[in-house]
Amino acid sequence: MRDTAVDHRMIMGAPVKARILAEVKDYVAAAERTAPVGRLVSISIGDTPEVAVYVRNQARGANAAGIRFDQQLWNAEISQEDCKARISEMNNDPDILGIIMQRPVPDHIGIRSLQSAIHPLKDVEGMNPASIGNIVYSDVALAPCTAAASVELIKQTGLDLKGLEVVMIGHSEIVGKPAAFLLMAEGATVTVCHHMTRSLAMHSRRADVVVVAVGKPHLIGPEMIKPGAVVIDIGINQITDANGQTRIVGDVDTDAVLEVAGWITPVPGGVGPVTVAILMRNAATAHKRQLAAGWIDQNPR
Ligand SMILES: NC(=O)C1=CN([C@@H]2O[C@H](COP(=O)(O)OP(=O)(O)OC[C@H]3O[C@@H](n4cnc5c(N)ncnc54)[C@H](OP(=O)(O)O)[C@@H]3O)[C@@H](O)[C@H]2O)C=CC1
Ligand SMILES: Nc1nc(=O)c2c([nH]1)NC[C@@H]1CN(c3ccc(C(=O)N[C@@H](CCC(=O)O)C(=O)O)cc3)C=[N+]21
Repeated sequence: MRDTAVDHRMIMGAPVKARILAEVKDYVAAAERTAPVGRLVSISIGDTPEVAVYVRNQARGANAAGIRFDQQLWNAEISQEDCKARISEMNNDPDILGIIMQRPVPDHIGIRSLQSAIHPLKDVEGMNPASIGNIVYSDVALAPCTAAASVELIKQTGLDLKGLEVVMIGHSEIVGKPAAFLLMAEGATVTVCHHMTRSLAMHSRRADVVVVAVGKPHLIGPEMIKPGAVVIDIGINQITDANGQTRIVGDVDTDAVLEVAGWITPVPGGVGPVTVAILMRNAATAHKRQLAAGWIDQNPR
């Protein structure tokens, strides 16, 4: 069995998460002296077990950062109009710092229009089209959390992203596409692959850094990785192993790729925890922007 605690090829999420949360905690403590920091509201529509796991982790992250966290579970039958009306009220509520719309939502709900209904200054997940648009202009302070977490973990290796060949596998709106833009903003040369890419291995083998967000266990094997490369595994897949036990694995065959790669992120314990920490950093950024916009009364004591 591999010992992740002492393997320097493993980029562990926990210390990165701890560093970011400590920075946010300091910011919140200092900010509270002059301007109130509102609460984060997490909205889950319908009860989905996978959602409950990361909402719990977000709640813990908020607690560690000193930010209040309000978990709301809306009925699965709620109408689109009611959702929009509630979000609109939240946009106007000065005690609400940021709004998190958890995915997935029931089929009758249009997630994009709800995402657009969240005011850009309260969009702590960076998912509003306006926030995504800012990334195109290299204004990356409020970026989607998972995409930002993968960049943070690459930086953790000490490598300079300028001029590196990065292959992004997966191009979803929530992860792959924004990650590609963040990587470009860092000066990397980015190739984006998806299900129609002819030879994934041909691309991935050239890369100094491979970032994977697909949702297929063991998609990436050792033959697809250049020796010494960085491998960032965003995938979260629940599998039943040979002993009949369910567990979480990423998109990378971690044990095999570890023998080739220079660095690799584990699943669990890699990108997931850092995603939560970035959400809190985004909350601090939102607070700064709301202050700058004159939304929050300054009350120096
Ligand atoms: N750790 C974290 O914080 C987070 C983890 N995740 C995890 O990351 C994974 C991806 O999530 P998400 O981006 O939302 O998923 P989506 O299903 O939205 O996107 C998957 C992407 O993978 C591409 N793809 C599918 N098959 C292949 C293939 N064989 N080769 C190359 N590309 C392929 C798809 O391309 P196409 O559209 O062309 O079919 C699509 O762009 C999931 O496992 C999810 O659970 C997601 C969010 C946060
Ligand atoms: N609007 C929205 N925002 C999200 O942030 C969002 C989403 N929708 N939909 C799905 C993905 C998935 N996601 C995770 C975040 C943290 C962990 C996490 O902390 N994982 C830990 C352990 C999890 C556990 O306790 O088992 C780890 O990987 O080590 C996992 C998954 C956020 N997502």
